[in-house]
Amino acid sequence: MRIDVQFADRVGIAHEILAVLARRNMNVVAVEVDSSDVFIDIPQLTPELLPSLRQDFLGISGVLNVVVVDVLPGARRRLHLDTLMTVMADPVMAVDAAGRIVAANAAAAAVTHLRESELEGKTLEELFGEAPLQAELLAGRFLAPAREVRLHGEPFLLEVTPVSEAPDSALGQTIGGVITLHAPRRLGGRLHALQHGGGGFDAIIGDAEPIRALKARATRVAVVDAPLLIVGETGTGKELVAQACHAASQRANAPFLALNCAALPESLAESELFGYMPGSFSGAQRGGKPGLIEMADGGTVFLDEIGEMSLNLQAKLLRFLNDGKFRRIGSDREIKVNVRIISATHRNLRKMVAEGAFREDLYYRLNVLQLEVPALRERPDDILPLARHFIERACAQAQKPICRLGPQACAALVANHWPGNVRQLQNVVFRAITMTDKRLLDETDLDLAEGAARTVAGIGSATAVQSSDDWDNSVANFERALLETLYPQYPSSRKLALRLKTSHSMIANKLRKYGIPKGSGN
Ligand SMILES: Nc1ncnc2c1ncn2[C@@H]1O[C@H](COP(=O)(O)OP(=O)(O)OP(=O)(O)O)[C@@H](O)[C@H]1O
Repeated sequence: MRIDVQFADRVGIAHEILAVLARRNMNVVAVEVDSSDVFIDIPQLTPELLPSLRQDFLGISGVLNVVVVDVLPGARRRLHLDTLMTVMADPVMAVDAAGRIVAANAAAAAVTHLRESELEGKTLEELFGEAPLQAELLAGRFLAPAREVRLHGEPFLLEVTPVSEAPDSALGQTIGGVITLHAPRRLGGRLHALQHGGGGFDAIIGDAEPIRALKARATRVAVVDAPLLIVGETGTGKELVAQACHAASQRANAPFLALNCAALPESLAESELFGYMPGSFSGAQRGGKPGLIEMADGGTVFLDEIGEMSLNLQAKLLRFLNDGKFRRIGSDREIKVNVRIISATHRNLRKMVAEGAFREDLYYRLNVLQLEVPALRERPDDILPLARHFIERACAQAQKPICRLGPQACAALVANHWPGNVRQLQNVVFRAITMTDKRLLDETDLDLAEGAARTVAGIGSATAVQSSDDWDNSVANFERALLETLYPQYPSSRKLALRLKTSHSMIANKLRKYGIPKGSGN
């Protein structure tokens, strides 16, 4: 039986409590003492013996109560910790100050091919076959950056957390460390889940015909396990389509990892993609690092803005696409993985091939399947549903009641040209929600002028004023250039009037005056 003898703190009281048991020749298998309790595990104690023992304890000055407990608190904590360790999917090991394993979970036993009891007492050097790792961790008192290690040929990211005598104090002595091993595959999967949530075709808002046709084609293309190239203007949702294709493929349970080829200089893009070995370049992590292609094994790597990839990296990617093999930077060893490449670009790759800026052989390798994402202006019916979707999200984020779009605002959104596509629409909405507390948004709340300012600046330089021009000629030149520039994007006098925030009849007169033909608006 296990009991809790509760007392008011007094010097020597715990000793007196235990002396009662000694006098009764009762064997004690565990004792835990804190400032107001002595918890005792007494196997011989039965319910019949308890009342007389309780009397003896209550006879000690300061003892307040004796209650039966199911388990001692320390043992309860150990049970919880053991269960926690067992259910953790990542291998975890606790080591002492000399780097010897003192505890390990079942996942650690599985990846080391040893029993938990066999792991205890082993050094990190014996486990990973790496003398520098052990020395480095001990020298740094278990404060070290994550690094890569291998167990039976499998790569893991090793993270270490120091265990201190006094965890809350900087002065506490380090008495060991906790080592966690992350399998790149699991790490990639979790990162993906964190960054992207679900990401199926339902996440692509839009019901206009061009987007319906895209979804229908994408659903078919998604399940064909071949490279896919997604083309379309910037901000049209190419990455969203790539995620949806991954989610609808047989690779859905493996990682989807993305690299923006335009965001990184060549050397960094290469190390992100292919990984590197220890010491392969200055600034590299000491233990080396697996690249996205390795981490995504079984899944998909999304190469955004592929048109910006350097010719050197294009050659390496082509080699990988040929046989699924690659080498990390600084390594002779070939690694084979099974990864689907989905790439995307807003550039005309055919033209780049003709100009020698993109490898033709790579173009054909990437472009086995192709999807084209329509520009937002090609599906004006989707503008308002998308705007309302972004309004809901922005209001929820800003913890505001949902706003509505007034008729003027709706008209302005539909008439806008959207060179930045859905991303621009999203930005316009977020900016409006942030800047106003109104419940009904009108046109002036939407900052649609940014694009206009750029266009007008362009027109200004294009119609550079001749020194001989008088006022009227200069104004007329400007008006003609402005209308000629905007008319193709707003192909009716009504749309153009909305865009320039003026009257329909004035625009119709000016178009007539400058002889700008109706056809030039299409
Ligand atoms: N149809 C859509 N439904 C909902 N959100 C969308 C849609 N299309 C795009 N978005 C959102 O617009 C933003 C831009 O989309 P995304 O990054 O996929 O575009 P992209 O074509 O890959 O752009 P870039 O070429 O600049 O990389 C994202 O926040 C995305 O969630």
